[in-house]
Amino acid sequence: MDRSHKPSALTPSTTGPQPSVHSEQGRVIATLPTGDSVEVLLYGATVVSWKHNGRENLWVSKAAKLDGSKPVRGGVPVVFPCFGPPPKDHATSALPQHGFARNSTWQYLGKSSSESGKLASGGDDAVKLDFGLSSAELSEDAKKAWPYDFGLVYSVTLGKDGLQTMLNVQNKGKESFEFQMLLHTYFKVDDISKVSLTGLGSATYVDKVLNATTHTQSTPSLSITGETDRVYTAIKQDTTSILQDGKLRLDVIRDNLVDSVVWNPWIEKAKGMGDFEPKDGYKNMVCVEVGAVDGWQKLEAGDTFEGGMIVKSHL
Ligand SMILES: O=P(O)(O)OC[C@H]1O[C@@H](O)[C@H](O)[C@@H](O)[C@@H]1O
Repeated sequence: MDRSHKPSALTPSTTGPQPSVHSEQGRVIATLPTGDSVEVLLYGATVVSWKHNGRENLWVSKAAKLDGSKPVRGGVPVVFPCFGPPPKDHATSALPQHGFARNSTWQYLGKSSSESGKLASGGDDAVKLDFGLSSAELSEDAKKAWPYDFGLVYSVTLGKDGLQTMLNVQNKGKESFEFQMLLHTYFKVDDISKVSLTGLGSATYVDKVLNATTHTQSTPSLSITGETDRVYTAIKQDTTSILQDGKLRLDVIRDNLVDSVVWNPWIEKAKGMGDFEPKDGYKNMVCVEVGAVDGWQKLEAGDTFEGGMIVKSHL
């Protein structure tokens, strides 16, 4: 792939300890002096752990395949260039559900001090890990199914009170292409019966559980009481919050994205998924997935799109 993306080295600090980064067995782990950490698999550039104040914020199935044989059931799988099963009449039609990014092996491009002013803790207190995937690195099957020249850079920034994940999509070819993208985040919760989501009031959604019918959420908060699979589009608020027992746990802030999927498989769907364990794990997770999935993003030759999320922990 194009190696022109060279993150700068970590800015040496004149005060205090620095974040540490090491890679082992197909994963990169960054730890802040506070003990907070993030762990990213090269497989899918899947963030599989984000610990803040000693607490894990991401849910990963005990039966998740981490060996590259199947997309990871948990963490933050990257969905690109199509969301869900691709439509038959679209250039993505030969791709698998949710595209190829989550089951391709990415390259680790390096670490840098955070340039993001969006995490309260930038500079020496934050560390950014960059991962890259380009058309040249795809499997022959994926290349054939989606023959466009593209470059993805996925930046995972760990800060003192948050995690930022941004996907940068570049069209390196001579013709335009269309894509969708989504960060399919499985958040870990203590007890789904005590969880509510705010920030989706008055938003319109397609309910995939109810035959893909369109609705408008009438209440300011959403509780998860059964199988949930909603695609919210053009959300006016930029933040969806996850509350546990009425207390704010996490803010999920969309950056240059206006859609979000809320998903929980509940009892029967969880039973039907071989890689979902324990079977009652649906009680401890909720997917809040930020993305651009309403129609298609068209990217002209040479153009770049960037979108992602900032998650702030309130514990
Ligand atoms: O089993 P997969 O391919 O990881 O998908 C899980 C879920 O992902 C969600 O984003 C979709 O809205 C659901 O319809 C889907 O079931």
